[in-house]
Amino acid sequence: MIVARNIAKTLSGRAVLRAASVTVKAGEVVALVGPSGSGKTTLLRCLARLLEPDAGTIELHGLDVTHLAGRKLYRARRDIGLVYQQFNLVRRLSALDNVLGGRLNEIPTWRVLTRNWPANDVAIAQAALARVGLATHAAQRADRLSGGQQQRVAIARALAQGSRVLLIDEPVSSLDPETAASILRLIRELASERGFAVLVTLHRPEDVVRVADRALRLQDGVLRDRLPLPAGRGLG
Ligand SMILES: Nc1ncnc2c1ncn2[C@@H]1O[C@H](COP(=O)(O)OP(=O)(O)OP(=O)(O)O)[C@@H](O)[C@H]1O
Repeated sequence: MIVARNIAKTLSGRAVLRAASVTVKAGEVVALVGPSGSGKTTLLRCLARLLEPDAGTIELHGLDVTHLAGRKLYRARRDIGLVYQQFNLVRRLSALDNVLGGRLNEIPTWRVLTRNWPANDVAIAQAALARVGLATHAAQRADRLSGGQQQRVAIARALAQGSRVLLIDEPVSSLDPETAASILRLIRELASERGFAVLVTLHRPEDVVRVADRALRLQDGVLRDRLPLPAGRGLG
């Protein structure tokens, strides 16, 4: 579970976040919506502690991580899987090697440099690929995968990392509607079956309805509840 209170962040003199507060519980999918440039990515980067908030607090599973540094920060970050726009894969590496990237913190440097991966980590990465439906694509280069498959690899990397909080930035904006629906279904299933807390930025209202338990709108640097989602939202 992740709890952020009154996060503030000014970038280039502009107060992008003023007092953004959000709680995402285990098993819950919260959609983050808002106009382009409203600060959605900035908020995700602050929550992942990749960007230092100017004010506010961030709690991860009850631990205040706002001011952690060094080894403690490094450990806390492992619990947060940040899935970026454009998937952030290493294009010339295989799907499996990209997923193993999520295990880098666990693997000695010499093994990484020689790509002599420990069998246990390979098994974890293969299981993650299988879970996202890509068991037969492990050896394929990332840049030869479709957009939807690349998105699945990026999610598998977060699974292999062992993260229990997933921050997912625009997972479907560049995908066709059918592929987008299948990615959203995967995200929903992972939250329900593994108890991940998921905060996901989305643009299309139909995507929000399909995947989210609730939605928050970021505007003028603060988050507001959006209207309740229609009852009986489908996952199809
Ligand atoms: N590193 C940076 N330095 C200065 N300004 C930045 C930086 N990163 C983002 N910004 C600005 O902060 C604002 C919020 O950007 P952000 O990417 O968080 O918005 P967003 O809601 O994710 O937008 P989109 O929906 O278009 O992806 C924008 O005005 C952007 O230009």
